[in-house]
Amino acid sequence: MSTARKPLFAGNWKMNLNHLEAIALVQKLAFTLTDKDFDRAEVAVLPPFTDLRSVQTLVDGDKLRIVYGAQDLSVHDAGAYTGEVSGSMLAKLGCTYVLAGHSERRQYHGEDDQLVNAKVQAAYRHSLTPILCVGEGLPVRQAGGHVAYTVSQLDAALNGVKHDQAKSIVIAYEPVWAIGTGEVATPDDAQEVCGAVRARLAELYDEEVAGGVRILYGGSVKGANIAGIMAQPDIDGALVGGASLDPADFVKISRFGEMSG
Ligand SMILES: O=C(CO)COP(=O)(O)O
Repeated sequence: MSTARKPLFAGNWKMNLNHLEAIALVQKLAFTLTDKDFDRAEVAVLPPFTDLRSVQTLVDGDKLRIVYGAQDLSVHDAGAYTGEVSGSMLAKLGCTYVLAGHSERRQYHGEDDQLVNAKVQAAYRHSLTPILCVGEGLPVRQAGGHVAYTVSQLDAALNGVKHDQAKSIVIAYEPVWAIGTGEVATPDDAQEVCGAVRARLAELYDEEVAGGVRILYGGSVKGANIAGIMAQPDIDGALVGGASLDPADFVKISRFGEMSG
């Protein structure tokens, strides 16, 4: 972590929690997190689409400092696309962030690099900040191709993304073999790839972009292992799945593993 970049802890709830459960979880987070916590780090939740209006009402009504976003968006802006949700709808609901290219979308919904690139572009069209997810599966890691694979996903997703847009992107390095498995990458493993991602951003853009972009690690992050991850120079936070459904553990993660704020 560098002091120049504000850490971001984002909870990807995946397909969990209805809107009533969403309200309860956000209330618990808001009750525990203090202004000091929010001064030190940005805390975001990424609920299912059906929860977003409830989260918006709560955040606006109680002037909470928690921000929120969605887990996916359509590449289309409006029209006859049954089942899709557009970036403009998400922006209207006050979303700050939207995930693009999560490995579960790539794996179960056939999203390829070209589609992920189109989703990144769609996010920018509606002033949403993309959290671009990249990361290799186990066979690639075992063959030692993890850096090249992840960097190639990055290159593809950033195709046509301009300097001013790239400045605000968030990258999440999530090795697929570490997601939901309890198998967390070692801090050194995570740093190796996150460092390579930052170096690539410098090549694709410049030092301003590379030095300003936040790179998160994701994959079995918990309160008990976040401190070692945050000690790495090129890791600026975490994209958290399972542990983000446990308010006490997500608060601990947002405090870099410390119990109190
Ligand atoms: O996929 C993830 C976050 O997007 C990681 O999930 P887990 O934290 O449950 O491993």
